Amino acid sequence: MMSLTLKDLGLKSDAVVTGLSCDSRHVEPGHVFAALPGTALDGRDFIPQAINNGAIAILSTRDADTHGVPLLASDEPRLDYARLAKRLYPNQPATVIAVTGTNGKSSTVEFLRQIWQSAGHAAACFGTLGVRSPSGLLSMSHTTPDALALHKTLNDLHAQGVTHAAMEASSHGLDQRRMDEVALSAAGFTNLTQDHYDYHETPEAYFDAKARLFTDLLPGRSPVVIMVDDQAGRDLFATCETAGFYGRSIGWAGRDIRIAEIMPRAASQTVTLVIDGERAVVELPLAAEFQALNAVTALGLALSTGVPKDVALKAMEKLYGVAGRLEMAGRKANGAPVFIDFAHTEDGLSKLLRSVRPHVEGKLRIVFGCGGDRDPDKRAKMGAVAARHADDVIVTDDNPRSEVPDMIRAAVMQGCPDATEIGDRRAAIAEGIARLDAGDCLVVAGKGHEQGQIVGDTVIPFNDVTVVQELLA
Ligand SMILES: CC(=O)N[C@H]1[C@@H](OP(=O)(O)OP(=O)(O)OC[C@H]2O[C@@H](n3ccc(=O)[nH]c3=O)[C@H](O)[C@@H]2O)O[C@H](CO)[C@@H](O)[C@@H]1O[C@H](C)C(=O)N[C@@H](C)C(=O)N[C@H](CCC(=O)O)C(=O)O
Ligand SMILES: Nc1ncnc2c1ncn2[C@@H]1O[C@H](COP(=O)(O)OP(=O)(O)OP(=O)(O)O)[C@@H](O)[C@H]1O
Ligand SMILES: N[C@H](CCC[C@H](N)C(=O)O)C(=O)O
Ligand SMILES: [Mg+2]
Repeated sequence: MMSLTLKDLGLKSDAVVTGLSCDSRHVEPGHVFAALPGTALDGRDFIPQAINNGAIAILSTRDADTHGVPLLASDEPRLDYARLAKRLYPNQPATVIAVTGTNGKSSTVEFLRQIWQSAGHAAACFGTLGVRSPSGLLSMSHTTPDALALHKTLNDLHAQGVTHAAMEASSHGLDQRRMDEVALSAAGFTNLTQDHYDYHETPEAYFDAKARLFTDLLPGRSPVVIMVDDQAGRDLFATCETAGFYGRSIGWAGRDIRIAEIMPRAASQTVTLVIDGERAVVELPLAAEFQALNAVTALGLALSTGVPKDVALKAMEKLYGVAGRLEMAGRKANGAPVFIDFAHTEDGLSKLLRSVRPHVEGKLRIVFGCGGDRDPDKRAKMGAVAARHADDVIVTDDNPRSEVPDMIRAAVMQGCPDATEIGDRRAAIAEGIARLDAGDCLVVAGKGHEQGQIVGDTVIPFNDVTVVQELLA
């Protein structure tokens, strides 16, 4: 951490700043406490507690009552919190890119990390699964960490010698200005479908939060890579071209990287691309069209950050997927496979089931649920998509958090009234496996890599892959 005094921050004191926190419970002697108005609570109410814990200055709105402790007055406390985090942890890898979109961010940043690595760069990626760098995997609490954790992470990666980092930009993170002070070299967009309407309230506000990455955070004339197969992507691409970014339009409808054909194989696919007018055929060692889309987004970002085309294409033929994304957990004695996936939106579930369907001779079965304290409007829609694309649906629990699980399941069941309802997730998976005949396939969706079931404030250890393997043993 850089050493700073309050004088460096414009206050009349030589006191040394020992750290920064936006949570009074984490304040230690010598910290600056950022008292931020939040979505549920107001950080300004915790100023006395922060002072008790040793805060020597408060960063907050001009009207905050700081009980005599020096105030760093701000019109935009979240932005100034990010700025102070950056001052304390000023270094970052030379190339940092961000990927946003409803689905596919985690897979895209991981694929890009692998391509960079094949090109000889010291590369890292971070997001929902944690931070993956040459020194291993570290877990993280958010998809886009809060500004302090973010700048600490970037500073650590720089100290490790990482030169290239790819990060996930969530709509919450963008809206809460968590990444406003990151110096970005490029940005990518995967797709936009329904999620998080509980937080953003309207589809337009959700789009605007995602678009901030391009319109507010990315320096002018930077490269952008945008999947233009949906309307949001086309709108964003037009905005970026008008703003003078160096845009690559990609996807089935892409101009710069066009997907000409995808031929699914048993556990891989042959992807024919037209890159700047030239054909290229890639044997992608991953199943599911959505993974091909994510790999193509990673390809666009690799080219935009200087990886030669032949090196990037060769690297695509060795890509391996993120844990919990169409991961084969095992097979029943009769040969029927069980896959784990992280689909937690209507579009994700639809793409998942449609990708798996051609590989199933018998019945396609699914076990899934919806998270509590998350967009309630997606529940029945996910139920309906499951009923439409699967032959057999079991509705179960997925992180009920503060909600009553029966109510969440009831909302899902409105979309799939013929489904079986089994709240206990292990029992639901066991029933799904029991129903598997030879030629069938079971998909357990929604939790992917997650290691726990969040009930109230408690995290009960639970991992779909482990549970499936225990039940199959
Ligand atoms: C809705 C949301 O995003 N909330 C995040 C936000 O909290 P907030 O500002 O709403 O906090 P609040 O509870 O209203 O409290 C206001 C302030 O008082 C402070 N406080 C509170 C209590 C106390 O005793 N003392 C204290 O100082 C809090 O630290 C906060 O600064 O800022 C906090 C600090 O950075 C985050 O931890 C918190 O994430 C919550 C836990 C969360 O669940 N977030 C999820 C929805 C999220 O961010 N998800 C995205 C996307 C997921 C995806 O689709 O991939 C992500 O990037 O992970
Ligand atoms: N390009 C895509 N289009 C639609 N669905 C996708 C796509 N990529 C992945 N999915 C589906 O969404 C699930 C989550 O994928 P991934 O974890 O990469 O998304 P994410 O954007 O990182 O999600 P989160 O918002 O939770 O961080 C996958 O398991 C799959 O079912
Ligand atoms: N990052 C997403 C993942 C949701 C996964 C699902 N298991 C749930 O809890 O809803 C979110 O926090 O909305
Ligand atoms: Mg993610």
